[in-house]
Amino acid sequence: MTLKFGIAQLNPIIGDLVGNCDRLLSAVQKLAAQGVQLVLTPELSVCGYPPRDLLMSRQFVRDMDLAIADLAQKLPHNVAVLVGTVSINPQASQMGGKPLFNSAALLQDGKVQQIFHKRLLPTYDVFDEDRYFEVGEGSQVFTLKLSDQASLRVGVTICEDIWNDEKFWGKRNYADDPVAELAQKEVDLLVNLSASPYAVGKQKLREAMLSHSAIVHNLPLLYANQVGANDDLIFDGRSMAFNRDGEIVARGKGFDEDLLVIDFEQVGQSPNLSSYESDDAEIFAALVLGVRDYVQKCRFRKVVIGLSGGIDSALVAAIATEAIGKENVLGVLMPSLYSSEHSISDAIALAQNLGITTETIPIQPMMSAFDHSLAHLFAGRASDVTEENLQSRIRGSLLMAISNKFGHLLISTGNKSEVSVGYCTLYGDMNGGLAAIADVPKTRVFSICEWLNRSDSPLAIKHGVAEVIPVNIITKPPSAELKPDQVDQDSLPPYDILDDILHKLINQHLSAAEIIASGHEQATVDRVVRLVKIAEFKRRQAAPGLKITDRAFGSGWRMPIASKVTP
Ligand SMILES: Nc1ncnc2c1ncn2[C@@H]1O[C@H](COP(=O)(O)OP(=O)(O)OC[C@H]2O[C@@H]([n+]3cccc(C(=O)O)c3)[C@H](O)[C@@H]2O)[C@@H](O)[C@H]1O
Ligand SMILES: Nc1ncnc2c1ncn2[C@@H]1O[C@H](COP(=O)(O)OP(=O)(O)OP(=O)(O)O)[C@@H](O)[C@H]1O
Ligand SMILES: NC(=O)CC[C@H](N)C(=O)O
Repeated sequence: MTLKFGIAQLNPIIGDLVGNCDRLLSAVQKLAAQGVQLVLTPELSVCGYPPRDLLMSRQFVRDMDLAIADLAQKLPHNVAVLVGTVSINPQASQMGGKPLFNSAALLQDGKVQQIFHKRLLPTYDVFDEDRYFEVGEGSQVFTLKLSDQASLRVGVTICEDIWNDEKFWGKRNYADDPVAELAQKEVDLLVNLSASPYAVGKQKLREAMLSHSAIVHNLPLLYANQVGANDDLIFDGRSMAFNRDGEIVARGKGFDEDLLVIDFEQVGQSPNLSSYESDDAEIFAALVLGVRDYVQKCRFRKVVIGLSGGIDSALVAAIATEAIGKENVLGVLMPSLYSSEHSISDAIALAQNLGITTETIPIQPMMSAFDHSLAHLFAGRASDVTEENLQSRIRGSLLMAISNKFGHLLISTGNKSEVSVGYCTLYGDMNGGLAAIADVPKTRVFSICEWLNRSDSPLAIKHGVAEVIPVNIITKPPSAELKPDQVDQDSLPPYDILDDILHKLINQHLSAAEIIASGHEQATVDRVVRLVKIAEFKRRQAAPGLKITDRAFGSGWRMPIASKVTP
């Protein structure tokens, strides 16, 4: 008898219990029709991950119970399904204990048969599970009856439960090892319901780590990961199945929903390749999903972007076009006295390549009106960053006016390098509802655009142009064009140096002294560290930014604003 397992890699909408359960039902029906006997879904698949403080509402928790009871009744009776949900901790009281468990419910024969609790609760970076959940205990095993003679013992783990492998961290992250304990209970199969957010390079780590678990415990392993973006977090899917030798026998799509049917007996299966040709290609796919889901889940249809003829807004326009279609992207050109000829022609050429609509609104009349109104107050004072910022704020106001009038979402274009050092204007170019490339360093902005221009990139093929991003946009020196002959490099270190310092400071948590010891000039490092520190107030007011690295500004970055840290 062949035994088939299914993984429903779905894109939930946070809090949409009815809609999510409908999608789970339809996925299970399709998998059951292919002879699958056990279906695995991602962590918290009923409410979507992360539900954050929605979990503080008792009604929400009661509604989840009702939703899974209803789902259990509607599911085909010949299949067992593990869904991710929460359950109440009966021991919790005002004296202590968290009110909920992060759980998996086994649905079979019309009802909830068994509940399993997550034991390792991630509380670092973007994760805050200790805020809501109690550490789980109790049996993590169930028996799946296959026939009158045969059954299978299945060990259930939830996401972080499987991220405690000494080989990968150099030490154990937690004293408990739910996977090792399950292996000792003589299970036949390990399953993991997961909601693991994307970061560049993370999939390689997941594959190596899960493969190692399968080998060490000599057990096949099924891993179901959530897909889809929720606010700043992008979930890449790429669910997997490993045999007991640690070989991948099935792999779900990256950045898209997928239904996987896994048959461990069937030899010679060639799993989907969900790896990308390069980090640039992978990050682009992640950002496309991030923008699409934010737009759609917030019920927008169209977006508006300020098109400067520079590389940041060019990349954001390309991402948005791929995400929601050229007919839904409006580019607005707002030239000033300081705008170069090429900034306008480059912006127009980009829009033509992408096929998006543009509008042009010169801002000189508004700059003059501001100058005139402020002339008396500012008399005797030299023109400075105040006037530079006014240009940015005029553009920001116009873009928000368009957003208000037509209901378009304004996407802001700041990259990680400038957001890090505060090279952006509050209430100006920082305006917007979503910061699409806020976690993308400038050097990566360049490499993604160079990749987009390759003849085999998806955009080059789709738009039928040799270079989607006009080459002048890539080769000209970056400039804010807020005063005559201004270039970014007047104010900032060269981007390759800046980005290396920022990576060491932000992603690797190195001190200024350690960064200097790695070969950077002391004056430059001290300046960058200081700029990052004093720009905290801006980031706190910024739009949510899509996370693509292991440390992004946003929910995983919790720095004080009013503080003193040397240098
Ligand atoms: N701790 C704190 N908490 C709250 N508010 C604080 C604050 N520290 C300063 N502030 C306030 O913030 C103001 C300064 O911030 P802000 O007005 O944004 O302006 P600011 O940071 O002084 O200047 C913006 C810089 O970004 C550059 N820029 C602008 C636009 C685009 C680009 C680009 O290439 O992408 C670059 C521009 O050339 C300039 O160097 C101060 O006047 C003060 O009121
Ligand atoms: N002339 C302009 N027309 C339309 N939008 C503009 C113009 N200048 C700036 N913007 C908007 O403000 C953002 C910040 O622009 P700026 O040119 O100052 O910095 P940048 O970081 O070099 O960005 P870019 O590479 O897109 O030019 C731009 O990405 C764009 O959205
Ligand atoms: N939801 C979770 O438990 C996720 C934690 C895990 N370490 C991950 O990033 O994949």
